[in-house]
Amino acid sequence: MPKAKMEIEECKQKSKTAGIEKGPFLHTGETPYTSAVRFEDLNLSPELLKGLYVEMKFERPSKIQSISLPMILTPPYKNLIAQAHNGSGKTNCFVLGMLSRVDPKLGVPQALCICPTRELAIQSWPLPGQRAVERSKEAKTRRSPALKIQRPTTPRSPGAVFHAVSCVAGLPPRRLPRRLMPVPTSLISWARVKGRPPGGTEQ
Ligand SMILES: Nc1ncnc2c1ncn2[C@@H]1O[C@H](COP(=O)(O)OP(=O)(O)OP(=O)(O)O)[C@@H](O)[C@H]1O
Repeated sequence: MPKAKMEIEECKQKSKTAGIEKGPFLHTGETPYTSAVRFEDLNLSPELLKGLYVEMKFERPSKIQSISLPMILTPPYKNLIAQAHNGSGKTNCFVLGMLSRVDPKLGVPQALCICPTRELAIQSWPLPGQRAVERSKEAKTRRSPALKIQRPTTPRSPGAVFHAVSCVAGLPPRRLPRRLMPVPTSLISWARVKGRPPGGTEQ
């Protein structure tokens, strides 16, 4: 039996013994950057799978992705703090979580990505940006609303965050979903549906 399969079997066995069918034991692999799990095992939409394999050219999830994505993508949804090595794919975890919960049919902001530094906001931007372009292309052919990811911006106060989001949504702040609470931060970027893809031109 190939090593990866043996590892999965071993983990499943451990999970059963621990009374956990899915979860912490699903991640195996030799380094923090690899795992024996496939993206197909993580309950992702076909659209996101295509983005991962075709656009991003990822072959399989990293360990932190294989551990956190089942928790992020499976209801009941809970808050999650995840910690892993530098460059082990944490950004992809929350971006996939965000995009998998966005409904392109709703013309309102549905996800906020709050970064503690300007550098991190800029670094986090290309990943959802590529997905947005991808979804915009598909939306055009299907005549459905496109996903728009707003470029990182810099509101100076919690009130300014609320104001900025309400401008994008075209809604007064009191009508914004409760989940969009203002948070003191120096940088924020958000995803919204409807409109043009990043760069301002239709693809
Ligand atoms: N499953 C994967 N397979 C291959 N490459 C991946 C995978 N996930 C992420 N990457 C790539 O690995 C690099 C580091 O990923 P990412 O920035 O998400 O890591 P991070 O843990 O958030 O980093 P940091 O600790 O610096 O914040 C990026 O170039 C990303 O595209």
